[in-house]
Amino acid sequence: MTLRLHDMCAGYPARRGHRERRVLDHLSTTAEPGELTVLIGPNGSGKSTLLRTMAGLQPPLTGEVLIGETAIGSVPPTELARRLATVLTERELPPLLTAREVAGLGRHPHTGFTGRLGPGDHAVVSWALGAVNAAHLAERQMSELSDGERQRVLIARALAQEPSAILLDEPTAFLDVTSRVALMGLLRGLARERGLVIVVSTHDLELALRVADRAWLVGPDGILRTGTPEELTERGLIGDSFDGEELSFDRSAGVFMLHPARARPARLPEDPLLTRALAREGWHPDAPGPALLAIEHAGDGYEAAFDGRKHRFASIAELAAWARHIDDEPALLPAAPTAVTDAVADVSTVSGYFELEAGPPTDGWRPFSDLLADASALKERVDSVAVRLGTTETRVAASILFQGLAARVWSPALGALIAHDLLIDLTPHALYWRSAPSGPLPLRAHPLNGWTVARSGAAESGRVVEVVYRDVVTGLLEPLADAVGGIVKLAPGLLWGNAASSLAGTVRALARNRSELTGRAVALARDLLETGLLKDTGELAEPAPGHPFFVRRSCCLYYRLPEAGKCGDCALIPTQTRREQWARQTGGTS
Ligand SMILES: Nc1ncnc2c1ncn2[C@@H]1O[C@H](COP(=O)(O)OP(=O)(O)OP(=O)(O)O)[C@@H](O)[C@H]1O
Repeated sequence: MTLRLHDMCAGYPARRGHRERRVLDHLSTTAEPGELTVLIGPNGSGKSTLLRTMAGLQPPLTGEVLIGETAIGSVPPTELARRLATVLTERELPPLLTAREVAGLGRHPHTGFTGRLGPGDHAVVSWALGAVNAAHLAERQMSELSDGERQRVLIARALAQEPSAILLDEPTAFLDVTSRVALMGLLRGLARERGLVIVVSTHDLELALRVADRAWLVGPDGILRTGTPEELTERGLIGDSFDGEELSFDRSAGVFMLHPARARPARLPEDPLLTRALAREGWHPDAPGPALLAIEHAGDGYEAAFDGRKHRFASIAELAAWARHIDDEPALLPAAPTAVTDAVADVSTVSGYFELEAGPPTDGWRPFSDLLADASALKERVDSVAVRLGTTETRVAASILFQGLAARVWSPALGALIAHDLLIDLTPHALYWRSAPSGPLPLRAHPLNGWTVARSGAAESGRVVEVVYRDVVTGLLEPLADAVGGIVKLAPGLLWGNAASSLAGTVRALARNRSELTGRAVALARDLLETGLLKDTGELAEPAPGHPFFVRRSCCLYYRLPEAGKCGDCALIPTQTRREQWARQTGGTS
């Protein structure tokens, strides 16, 4: 048996001095048996008016409420009470009645003229009290019961009527969270197990949307919209009805959040608790603009990427406390994954040295950290360079290997930065290499993350230089220099001269292949050559615009290779010869 509204208007007829008040008009919908239907809507939208009309306590202004196929208005009161029970917002009950006596009131439609309960009625009352887990309260007076217990007894009274439909107006209003959840669960169970029509109004929106089979939503426009909670949520109707100045309904989390328009944008994993905690601190995934903060699950905790740094937190509480105080205008933003892949793919086309693959380390790929920690792996690389270059001198091969590896990490790092304002995250554990018979060492990054430089033209800023230096020199080349030092003794000046030479080589490759980037490349390289271990390694000269050259202070030992001559950056090339070389290469005069 259904409870159906047929083009119905709920409201108040004209009275003396008052015009007719049509609260909800043109209502046509059905509450089905076996389903819990929740009635939700802002204050004053007409929920109580609708429930009273559906209960036959006030007539519809127009249209009909049908129980089964019969209009409610044409069902005699006693008969109606056998079909439909109500639990309205009555807090005044005879205080001296016991719970059993109150539940017994529900039998009145079934008792005869005397109103006396027979054994069958007592059995139904006991069953009803049991169904709402209130059997143990049967002999207690109503005045002694908690709000939650009293609501259960009132529902027992409704059940004792043995109706097909129960209408409840805000039964959870005075209950604590646990009792509210328990009561809604109870109502859903009763609807399903006993095939009842149950319509319940509530202000507990989040809970209602979680437990209801169907929701009836009265909007501020006075229109009733119905559907599953998910349908209403997806169509944005919940937000339309309830969003306010401060709070708005978050569709994915199913909860109210501080307004995203006022929040700062963050990239978050699927994690409703985390999302909610960060919303409280003013971070929201739907806030407008590029994400300033990115968070990922990491083991049992969380990793937060903010302004070029990664931070680890063991709990949401620690993360939220930190997120409350961080800067509003970071120089570096966690890049969108596609931005990183696109930048790396583009830069990989400059030359083999700029290539960086994305993807997990499948067979044959080894972490870069192996070169730092596993002396035999590094020695093997040195030996293979020695064989390839035809030298028996380990220190020469080690020097050239170091320079080659430095060029391999500088090139994609600086290329992406200069061409796309994007700093790739390069760490020894997320960078992989694979041996190859010839050509630049194949490199792969996984996961491939990075940072976008927030303010345009800031690529050369101190902050950017600091982060590239930290990642490439401190993170990769310094430990590599230490590891090389464990195999063969080489002067630090030589190794850092090599690092600087390969940095300059990257700039020259960019100048050749992407001439429009030369200015930025030179400026960035000059800043880097003023930093830490790269200081005093040499000078980046630009004898003709767009033609950078490096003059290093130390020797890389290249000249010791059979028939090699001096390297182009060599400090030992006499000034005049160098000028002539440069002139030939720039097409100018010395
Ligand atoms: N007896 C009445 N006569 C005229 N108008 C009334 C009467 N009772 C309520 N109203 C009006 O009808 C509208 C709907 O009220 P109703 O109590 O049905 O809303 P509600 O959604 O249940 O509100 P709340 O969430 O605050 O309980 C309100 O504008 C209210 O002022």
